[in-house]
Amino acid sequence: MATDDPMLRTDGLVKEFGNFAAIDGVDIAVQPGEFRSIIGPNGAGKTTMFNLISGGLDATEGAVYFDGEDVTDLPPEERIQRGMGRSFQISNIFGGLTVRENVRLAVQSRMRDSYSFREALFKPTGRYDDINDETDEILGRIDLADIAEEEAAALPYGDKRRLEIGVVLATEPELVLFDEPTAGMGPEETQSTIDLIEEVLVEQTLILVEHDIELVMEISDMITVLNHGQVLAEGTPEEIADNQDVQDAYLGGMTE
Ligand SMILES: Nc1ncnc2c1ncn2[C@@H]1O[C@H](COP(=O)(O)OP(=O)(O)OP(=O)(O)O)[C@@H](O)[C@H]1O
Repeated sequence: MATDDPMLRTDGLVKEFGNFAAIDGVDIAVQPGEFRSIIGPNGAGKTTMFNLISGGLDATEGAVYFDGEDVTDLPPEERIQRGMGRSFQISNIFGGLTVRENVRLAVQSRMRDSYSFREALFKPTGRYDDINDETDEILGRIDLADIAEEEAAALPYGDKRRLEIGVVLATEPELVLFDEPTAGMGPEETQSTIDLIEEVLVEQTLILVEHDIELVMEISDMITVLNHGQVLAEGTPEEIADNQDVQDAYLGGMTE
């Protein structure tokens, strides 16, 4: 990638459903290493934007550039292969496998040129020192080494989220997309999930699509506020907090 390329850029992005533009000419540029949040009131277009970036939806107009390359027409799997990771609201975890097997499979999937999935799972573990070492390292980073032999399905909610982050990490993404990662969590679990994201994914560029404005104020480098499918405001948390348009549209919307 050229050094001055943003990690993720959208150019005149439009997504129409019938005659209705859910995303209506959005330009964003997220720099390498940045923690960007995309927020907005109900129906603003956040989920649509997430899906346009990840490839879950095709753009009606405009383009998505990842690492300086046009990925607008690439399916999600190819975007993942190029280094876009996604977490939450998609099931990355195999409940019937252990914690270790889940991480190992994800490490393996990245190295699939050297070994098949089947080999990774069923061949004697000692023969794959590189895969095992990396698996152990990730288990340590997500703090699940002690329960590595437990079945994923049996984990408490918070530990499942940790495992999901481990699975994403194993694919060595440059960019990780999160869609409301703390939805359904209480305050304590929300904080520990955010701490984990910040601690484990420190080198990655992060894009978080989120409803909770207080949460994004605390954790983001930059915030993009969407309203009616357009960028209403963009700036640091301080700039967004002071922005009258945002207060009118978003904070007003929250008290409905
Ligand atoms: N598949 C679809 N077909 C038709 N309209 C859609 C579709 N998906 C989204 N929309 C509409 O596009 C607009 C934006 O929806 P989107 O889900 O992206 O918003 P959001 O900001 O994520 O909202 P919320 O916070 O309520 O989840 C909404 O008016 C929604 O009804």
